[in-house]
Amino acid sequence: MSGTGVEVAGLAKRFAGVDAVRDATFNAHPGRVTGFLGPNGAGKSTTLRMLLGLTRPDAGTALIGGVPYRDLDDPSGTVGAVLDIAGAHPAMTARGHLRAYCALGGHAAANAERVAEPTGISAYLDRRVGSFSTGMRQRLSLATALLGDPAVLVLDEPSNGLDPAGIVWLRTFLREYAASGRTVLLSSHVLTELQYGVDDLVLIDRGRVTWEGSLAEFTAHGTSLEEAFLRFTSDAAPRTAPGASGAPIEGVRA
Ligand SMILES: Nc1ncnc2c1ncn2[C@@H]1O[C@H](COP(=O)(O)OP(=O)(O)OP(=O)(O)O)[C@@H](O)[C@H]1O
Repeated sequence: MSGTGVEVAGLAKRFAGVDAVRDATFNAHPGRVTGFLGPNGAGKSTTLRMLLGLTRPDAGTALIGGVPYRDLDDPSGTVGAVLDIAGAHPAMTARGHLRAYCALGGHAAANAERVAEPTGISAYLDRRVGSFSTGMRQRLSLATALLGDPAVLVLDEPSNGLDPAGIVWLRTFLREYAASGRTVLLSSHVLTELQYGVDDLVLIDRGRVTWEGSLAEFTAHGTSLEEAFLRFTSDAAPRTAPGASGAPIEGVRA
């Protein structure tokens, strides 16, 4: 498939006594929204941080367009990421914040206004970030990630702080972004957030990827997303697909 995708293979990370990620293998494809779903503490953030070169893996590879993040020629033009929403200085205006990131990433200053429009913050560009609600900060974080018009978007729990209308807006935005041939990978521990918004699903539980495939396959044969999710994340769970032909991972224990 053409385009810039994400390939994670055999990825592992152990923190003092905790196997945060164990032999994680999955792909996120261009033109598709991939949901990275797992309970709290499953290893989602650690995996995304390794993908973005922020945490060093103990083993395995995490590639963007076939290369590790650190080897990308144009990092912010290749991948945009929202890992948390704490980044912007409260005394800065949104425009000032975005322009500073344009300068850092080597992008035209006018990109600040270009990304404000689709993220719904044009009317707030001259307000100080300190006065922003959590939802507005979330939108500003997404706008910052879009400055380089990246081929890949990586979002860690992007719906945090968004109201229901904001969640619907984000879902639509990400679908359109992927429809233009880009790769969207977003994590969540909230099932319902991903129920309507993703094409593909990667399940992670206690550091292990327990299922990978299309959402349609996952919920095939009348199985609800909730039922299938519980089957792949509970102790008593059998490790077979819920009547699906996706990619159940053999030998996985919850
Ligand atoms: N820097 C760290 N030092 C020690 N342990 C860590 C560190 N980062 C993560 N962990 C541990 O690794 C495991 C996975 O954490 P991670 O944040 O990746 O999970 P998550 O799936 O993103 O969880 P959540 O949905 O709660 O954000 C947890 O047990 C966590 O406590």
